Amino acid sequence: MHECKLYVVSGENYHPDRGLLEVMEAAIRGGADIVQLRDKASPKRELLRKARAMRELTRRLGTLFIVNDHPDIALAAEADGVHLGQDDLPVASARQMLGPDRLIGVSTHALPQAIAAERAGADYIGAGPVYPTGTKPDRPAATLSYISEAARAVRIPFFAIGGIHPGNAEDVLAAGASRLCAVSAVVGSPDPEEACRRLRGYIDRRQASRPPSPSAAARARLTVNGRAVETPAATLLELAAEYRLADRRVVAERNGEVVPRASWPDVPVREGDRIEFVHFVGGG
Ligand SMILES: Cc1ncc(COP(=O)(O)OP(=O)(O)O)c(N)n1
Ligand SMILES: Cc1nc(C(=O)O)sc1CCOP(=O)(O)O
Ligand SMILES: [Mg+2]
Repeated sequence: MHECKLYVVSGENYHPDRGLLEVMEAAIRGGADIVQLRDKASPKRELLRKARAMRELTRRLGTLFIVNDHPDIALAAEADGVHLGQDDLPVASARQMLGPDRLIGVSTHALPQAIAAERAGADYIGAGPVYPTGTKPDRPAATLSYISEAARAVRIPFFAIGGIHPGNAEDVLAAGASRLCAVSAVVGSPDPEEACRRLRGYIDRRQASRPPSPSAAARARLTVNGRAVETPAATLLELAAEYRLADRRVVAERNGEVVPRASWPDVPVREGDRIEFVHFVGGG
């Protein structure tokens, strides 16, 4: 998740003559590294069919896949997670349904909502709408000021969203965003792959020109439960806290050896480590 920089959300009304998978595949080939199925019109069975097709596509292309609004569809389609708005299910309920490993994203329109989402255990947030947008016409713009506030105060990844296109992406990045999310500018473009390539280019150039922060320099690359991750955690306890497992009934293994819980604060996590968090199943 931390590595994801360009998030593309589907919107089939923007491409009536082309299929969902064709457009999303083009977006991924152009550089989208996380995609979302957002479909307000289809009945649930149809939604599940689309979600399964997008799961297959994203598995093949190695991209994260999120379902908008519906944790049950996310589970049934084996998606990587769900995205929830302020009027959707609360994070805690979705977490109960999805378990600790799936991603939960939350829409936020002002800083207090971002802080609340972070505290509730969201894995990432959407921050916007940065600009007024026809994709969500009733929602007033949160403006670039919110992006600057989020950049200062939010620790989990945040994606700027709302009215973003190649013509204003640099302004959004200059305001402090390092991740962008778009619907119409990509899926409504005659060339979604090129639209993503341009957005991705701005993101990557901005990232290359930023001095590496001390915390970024200190991040270690590990494998956690089989997934390659980057983490600022220095100890096993900090890593467990990052995964919200510090207070859970789990066993931790580091490079194949069980680490007693009492030692977690003292055991360092280092570049290349393989960490497994194993959940207890059942009572006892
Ligand atoms: C990445 C991302 N950010 C925001 C939203 C909007 O979610 P929500 O406010 O629930 O509105 P709907 O998309 O459900 O209409 C999103 N979907 N994705
Ligand atoms: C779905 C959505 N959520 C938003 C939010 O701010 O929560 S803005 C938005 C629409 C984004 O579409 P486009 O890239 O076409 O402007
Ligand atoms: Mg929603």
